[in-house]
Amino acid sequence: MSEEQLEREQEQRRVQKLAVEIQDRIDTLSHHASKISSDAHEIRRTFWNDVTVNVDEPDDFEETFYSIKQQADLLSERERSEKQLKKTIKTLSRLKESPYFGRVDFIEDGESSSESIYLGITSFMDKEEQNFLIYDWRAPISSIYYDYAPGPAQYETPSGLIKGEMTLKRQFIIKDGRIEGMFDTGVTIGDQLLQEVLGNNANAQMKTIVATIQKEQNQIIRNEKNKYLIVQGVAGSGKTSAALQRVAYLLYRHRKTLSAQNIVLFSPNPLFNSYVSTVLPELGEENMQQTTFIEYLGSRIGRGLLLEDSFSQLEYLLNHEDTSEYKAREESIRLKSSLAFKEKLDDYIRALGTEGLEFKDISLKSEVLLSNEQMKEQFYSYEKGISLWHRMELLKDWAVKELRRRKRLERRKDWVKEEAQFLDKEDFLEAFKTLQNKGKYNEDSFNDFELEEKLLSEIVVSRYFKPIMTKVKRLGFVDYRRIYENFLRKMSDIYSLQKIGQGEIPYEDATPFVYLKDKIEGTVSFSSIRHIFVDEAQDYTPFQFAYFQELFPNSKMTLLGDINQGIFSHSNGVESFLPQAMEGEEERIILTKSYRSTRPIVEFTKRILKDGSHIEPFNRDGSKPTYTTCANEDELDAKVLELLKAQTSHKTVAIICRTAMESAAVYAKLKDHVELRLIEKGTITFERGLLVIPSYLAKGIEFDSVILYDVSGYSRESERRLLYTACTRAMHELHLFSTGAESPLLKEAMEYVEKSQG
Ligand SMILES: Nc1ncnc2c1ncn2[C@@H]1O[C@H](COP(=O)(O)OP(=O)(O)OP(=O)(O)O)[C@@H](O)[C@H]1O
Repeated sequence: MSEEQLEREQEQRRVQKLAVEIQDRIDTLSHHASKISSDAHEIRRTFWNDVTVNVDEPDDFEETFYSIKQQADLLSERERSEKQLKKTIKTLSRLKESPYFGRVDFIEDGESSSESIYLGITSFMDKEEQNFLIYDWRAPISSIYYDYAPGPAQYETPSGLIKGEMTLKRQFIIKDGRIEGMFDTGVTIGDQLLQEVLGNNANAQMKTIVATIQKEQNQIIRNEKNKYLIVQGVAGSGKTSAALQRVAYLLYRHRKTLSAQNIVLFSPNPLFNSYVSTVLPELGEENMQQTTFIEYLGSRIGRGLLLEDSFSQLEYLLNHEDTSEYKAREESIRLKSSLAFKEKLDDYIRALGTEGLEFKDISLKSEVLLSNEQMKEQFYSYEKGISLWHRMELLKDWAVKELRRRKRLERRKDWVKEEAQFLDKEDFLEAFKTLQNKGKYNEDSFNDFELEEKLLSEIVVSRYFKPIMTKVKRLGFVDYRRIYENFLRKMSDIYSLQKIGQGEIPYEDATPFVYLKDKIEGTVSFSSIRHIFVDEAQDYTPFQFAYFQELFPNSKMTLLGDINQGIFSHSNGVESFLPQAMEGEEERIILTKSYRSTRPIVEFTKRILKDGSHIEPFNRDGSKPTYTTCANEDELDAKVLELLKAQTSHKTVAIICRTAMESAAVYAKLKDHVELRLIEKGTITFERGLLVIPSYLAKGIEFDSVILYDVSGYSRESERRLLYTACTRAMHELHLFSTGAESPLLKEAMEYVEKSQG
């Protein structure tokens, strides 16, 4: 038996021995869990028996309250432990199947023997709790596995730097308790294993990469020093992957103080949320909060205005070039993304301290109770030194008082008496009970008739005033829309004024509008959030980043993006990625190696860009992208169908179209011939199979094979990045189809395709 085989046998024996120990631990914990579960069940069953309920006297009431609380606390403590145990058991079961993926042997300086460190998704100790049989991949020592090849190595610990020598670095593929692959690594870290991993088919869900994290990715994952971590990484360089493993890392390192609730990921679209949702649970961690910025904007804008989303904005830019307003709008989008624009808005907000606020008249049945003018007068009567939002609070209190006074007066009016006659009996009884409970009416002090009349008027008036009061308390009387329109008027912004006039707010106005609203109301801030992650950061404007900083004042930020995938028109420079305000506190990491696509695909895609020479493919073989020229659309459809039917070895195949409009048309033409799914901006789950998707929704996602429907449609310079983004979604195969002339954007890249005629 060769030495290698011998080693492998030894390793296999270790895996088996470990599986037994893990199973023992699972059994013990399961036993414990079922005991807790039956305890909890028993508490639930006898909950009310063990509670002393007595509410006659205040003291008794207190006793009852504490008795209930005690039982409830006991129950929730049991439920928590049970949940925690079940989670641990689940992780251990996964560990049993595949206990680790790596091993390093390390001799610390000054020591005589080496220690073997086995790395897995969680740590596991021997029965005596003396030795780590598996180290968590996030433990300090584990970082040498990612950072070094055999030779001198070092790692940071809370108590200082540890130096030494790595004498062995081994990688494993272990499935169902069997070692399927074992590689000793030299200088190129994880090449063989990475080859294996990347060669697999795409899933509907993203995978974890803990076994093969690359050195520069590890820097992203473990960065703790900077407030802002900014990653510029080429398509497929592992930005999203690094971000997710970073979340897992942070949750592990700060488990006492940080929970998944304190972390927010801003995703490009809801589909992406579903795509990445399994990574953290696979690592035994809870998912962070996920949202899209548009979702947040929508919740702040409210129902009064219809919010255009970023995708519709892009559809506009892709489809309306011939219209007269196009240039003006494009310019306005650019302007509104800038910090200079924010300064203008800030000046305007400052000026609102002296004049310019607008309020909506507060009316009751077409009678104005408080007019815009009255409210303005009241507002501007307050001391000018008091902040806008503080004065707004004062105004609100004043308005509430005024309205209460009006309400009392209103009760005596004739219309109230008239309406009172039409009240339901139930309404009356209900209101009577409430008022009585509140102790407002003492039967002795009124005769029956007086009491009834007063009560009925109160009911009628309350019905009218309740919604008014609720609105006032939410500052619903501030006319944000008019205040913002006045600002747009100063800027002579005709397009946005017209849209807002029609009840729609263009995407470029949404952040400024919400920002203005926040400043008037008092900035909303999410102070419990400690980390925010912004994926596809190139699609956010400097204005939006500045806004993020105000929204999340206690948060570190990880921004991940690729300037070359900036497919919204404002993202045309590095400054959109790095607002000035962040300078000095940030670390910038640049990733140039692309792991997603095969080498021939990367050789092609990098040449779509004007300056893609820095993009480096991971060395994985595959066939050249194909480029098929068809005489017309019918022929193109036939060719695409033929290709789709031949793609049986792939799990996910996407036809990527330029716009949503084109996607819908292609879907309609092909759906009766093959099983297809159309992805639209509202789609929230991503499944395997054949799908049609607009280019900008495919952002961040990958497919085994990608078909670009008609590349002759991409002709403008502004579409170069869109085309690049679409092509870089392909992992193993890329096919381009065209009906017309060759796109000028592909001029440099055509050398790297296999051409054919339809
Ligand atoms: N270290 C790694 N080990 C294994 N796979 C990796 C590694 N890094 C990246 N990958 C794989 O490469 C692909 C691209 O990764 P990911 O989606 O994180 O890149 P990205 O930079 O966010 O891409 P894009 O900007 O194009 O959306 C994924 O399939 C991911 O699993």
